[in-house]
Amino acid sequence: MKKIAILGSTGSIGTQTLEVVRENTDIEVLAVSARSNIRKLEEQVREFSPKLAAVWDENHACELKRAISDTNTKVVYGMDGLLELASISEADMIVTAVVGMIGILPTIEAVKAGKDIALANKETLVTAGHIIIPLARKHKVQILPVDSEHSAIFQCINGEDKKTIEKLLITASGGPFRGKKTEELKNVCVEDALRHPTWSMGNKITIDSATLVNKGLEVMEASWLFDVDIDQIQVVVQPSSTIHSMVQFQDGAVMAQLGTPDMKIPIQYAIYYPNRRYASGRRLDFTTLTQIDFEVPDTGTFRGLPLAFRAAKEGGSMPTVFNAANERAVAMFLGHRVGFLDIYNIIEGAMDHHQVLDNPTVDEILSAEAETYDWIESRWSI
Ligand SMILES: NC(=O)C1=CN([C@@H]2O[C@H](COP(=O)(O)OP(=O)(O)OC[C@H]3O[C@@H](n4cnc5c(N)ncnc54)[C@H](OP(=O)(O)O)[C@@H]3O)[C@@H](O)[C@H]2O)C=CC1
Ligand SMILES: CC(=O)[C@@H](O)[C@H](O)COP(=O)(O)O
Ligand SMILES: [Mn+2]
Repeated sequence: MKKIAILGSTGSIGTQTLEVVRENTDIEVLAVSARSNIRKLEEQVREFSPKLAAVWDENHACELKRAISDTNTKVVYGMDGLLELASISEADMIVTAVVGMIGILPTIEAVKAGKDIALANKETLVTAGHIIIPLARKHKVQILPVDSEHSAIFQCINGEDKKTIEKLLITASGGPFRGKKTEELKNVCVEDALRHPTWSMGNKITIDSATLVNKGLEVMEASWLFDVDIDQIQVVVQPSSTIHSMVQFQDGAVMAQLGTPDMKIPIQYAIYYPNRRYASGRRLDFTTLTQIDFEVPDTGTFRGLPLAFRAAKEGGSMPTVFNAANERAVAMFLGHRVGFLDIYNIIEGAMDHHQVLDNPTVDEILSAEAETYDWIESRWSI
């Protein structure tokens, strides 16, 4: 029996994780959590009977307690609640499917408690990879990638000597605005930016795909997960998201992982690694798939990618500032408070303003996040 707890069970990754659970009879869900979607959390409690349900604030906790008072599920809230979920006894694995830096402390707690991590929450590794990766080694826990590109790379290097990796080739769909120039992006609206060409995902990551910030975050995530230099990572636009990523080895051989754009594949792979299981779902059809195209990313227009490379190279606390500024800028864009191109200006402004701190502690990471939010509020309060 696999025993899992899910941080962010009501979101895109969380609900697809539960679909994987439904297709397999040997996974037990010990805990679920959400920020505010109490209706969905109640449904999940009734279907999966977890020991624990965590929400973010006290009012939502009261609402959930009332709704599930006839069940045996304990309700907790706040960061303490997420930490209780992360270290819940009996769980073998925590699926980190929350969005944003809120995942840092629970992920660290889970690692310290010896839980394997099925990692979707890339923001945690981008900002605190230098803490989490050595900690995972110390506690002998596995960080198993869920992000589709990283799962693809993980599958490509299975059984290979890591020292023979020459280059990681991370594929990008290019997002809904691929091919457009800056002038054409000035007035794009939220609805256009949310129309991802290949994947159905939560709003924040969907906007990140449109700006190519997602790819930048994924470059940093890959660098931590696979212990490769940033300069050994290349982004390749592959518009149909058929190739999920590739690895080039020292002898020139390139391994690629292909499949339909279905996150249940990497989620299930992470849960059962190193084994593969049957999964229902559409297969690639090579009688209709007639071509696979590649493009070079347009980094002049989609500045999220070069800004991410800059953050990664400056290192220390700069990836935190890049990420925090992006989280706030995306929230402002989704709230119609700033335009699409302002996302780049906000990130760049915050990075220019920041004095890099080497090897930041968790407290310093969280301070850098708070300072970035304050700086944005003082410059961009509209
Ligand atoms: N969606 C995808 O296909 C992919 C996602 N990822 C990564 O996975 C992560 C999750 O993405 P996605 O599923 O799209 O995001 P969603 O926005 O769909 O889901 C986020 C989840 O986190 C919960 N949550 C948010 N804030 C808090 C909080 N403060 N306390 C407790 N729970 C909270 C949400 O609850 P509520 O529903 O109540 O708001 C929800 O369950 C992100 O880091 C993303 O980059 C990576 C690859 C693919
Ligand atoms: C499904 C997944 O892993 C996403 O991170 C996806 O990669 C987003 O697509 P883009 O390639 O458009 O960023
Ligand atoms: Mn991805």
